[in-house]
Amino acid sequence: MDAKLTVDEVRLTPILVSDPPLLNTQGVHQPYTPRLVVEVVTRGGVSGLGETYGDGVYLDVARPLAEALPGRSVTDVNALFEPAPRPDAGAGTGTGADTGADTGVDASGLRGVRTPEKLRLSVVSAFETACLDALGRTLGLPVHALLGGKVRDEVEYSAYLFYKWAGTDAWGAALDPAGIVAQARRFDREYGFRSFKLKGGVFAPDQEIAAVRALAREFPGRPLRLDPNGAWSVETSLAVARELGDVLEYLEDPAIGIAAMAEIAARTDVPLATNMCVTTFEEIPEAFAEHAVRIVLCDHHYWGGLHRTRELAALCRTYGVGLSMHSNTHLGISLAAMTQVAATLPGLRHACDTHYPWQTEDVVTPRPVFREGRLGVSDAPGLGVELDREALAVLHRRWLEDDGRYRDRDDAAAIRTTHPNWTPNHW
Ligand SMILES: O=C([O-])C(=O)C[C@H](O)[C@@H](O)C(=O)[O-]
Ligand SMILES: [Mg+2]
Repeated sequence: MDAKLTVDEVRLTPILVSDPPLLNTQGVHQPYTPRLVVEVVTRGGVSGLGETYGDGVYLDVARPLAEALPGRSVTDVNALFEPAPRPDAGAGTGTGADTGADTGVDASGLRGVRTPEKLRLSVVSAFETACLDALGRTLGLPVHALLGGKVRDEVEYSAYLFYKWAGTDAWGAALDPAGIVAQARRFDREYGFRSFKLKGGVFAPDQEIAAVRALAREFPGRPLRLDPNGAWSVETSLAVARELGDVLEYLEDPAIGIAAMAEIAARTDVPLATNMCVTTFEEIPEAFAEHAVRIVLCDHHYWGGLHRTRELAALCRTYGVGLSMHSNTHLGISLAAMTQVAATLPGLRHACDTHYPWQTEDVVTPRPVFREGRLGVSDAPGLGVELDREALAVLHRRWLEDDGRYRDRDDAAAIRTTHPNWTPNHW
């Protein structure tokens, strides 16, 4: 093994990133959201970057893995799965919109099943990305070359529209069709996104149908998606599909679980997409056999990294299921990782999701720039992003100074600070 490629040190930096008050079926985004930045430093003095969810349960898995890595090679990404500790059966099912179930909040949260294995993979993914970045920088090759090479020079992303409170950000409130259309216009103007996804499950379906109709009038012929994160029954989902069938590119997770999704799929022609009922390899056989979804929205974090994203892509290709990408609050390191792997996937026919425009803070410099809704695929060594250590230190200091309130994402708790009796709606 080339000594230069041996891991010398792993640095974990938990951070809190400011986030606007975006509404979803689980509540509202907290003012700060936790992320974890992973740096793998080789004996050759090269540093590779990775990023993942930063709630406490993820940190608990990351710390022992960081200790186990020195002495291994950054080329051994398959072996990364071995030293990553398996969390207890209870881990990952604590409180919070993303890490677990709050009482009264549907246990499937926003990201589907919460198994200890999925939690572990979400952590491993950041280490894998960091190793690939370090390897690419050492060899002078972009990450996409390490994954077999790019098949496109740009990756298309979709505008991610949210109902939102006014907050202190530059976007203002969006609580009705006019507000959503105004938001979409700005995404169109400033980023050039072609397709629009509305995060639903916030208001009654009629109001969300009206918002999608308003988008269709404003942007005729443009791909539109609606994602209520499983807030609807089968019958409600079918009613929405009937109302919007002529304008939707796809309906995303209208109801919870493979059985409900399969029933909806059997009774409508509107394509169904998911980042909730197919989020692990274990769920694939049943979902694909039942024809529950036509598009899987992959999230390289919870699928276990960039190589596994390509494994998922191969399975989707085999079964004639489309593939695109899910996004959660993330920074430029994850965006670069998404873009690098997306560049290698031949069958990517739907614009990928990204939250990135909602994030005004980042730890990479310069900020990636979308042109006509697309990001150019970097051919620079590794991920092609540079760490802004000053920005990282500021966001880490915020995490250190936090009294624990924001270290675990909990959208239900956040909404209850102003609406104490809030409970999630199901239609
Ligand atoms: O279903 C989805 O696309 C998501 O869950 C993406 C994000 O989690 C989003 O809904 C959020 O953060 O509110
Ligand atoms: Mg979704």
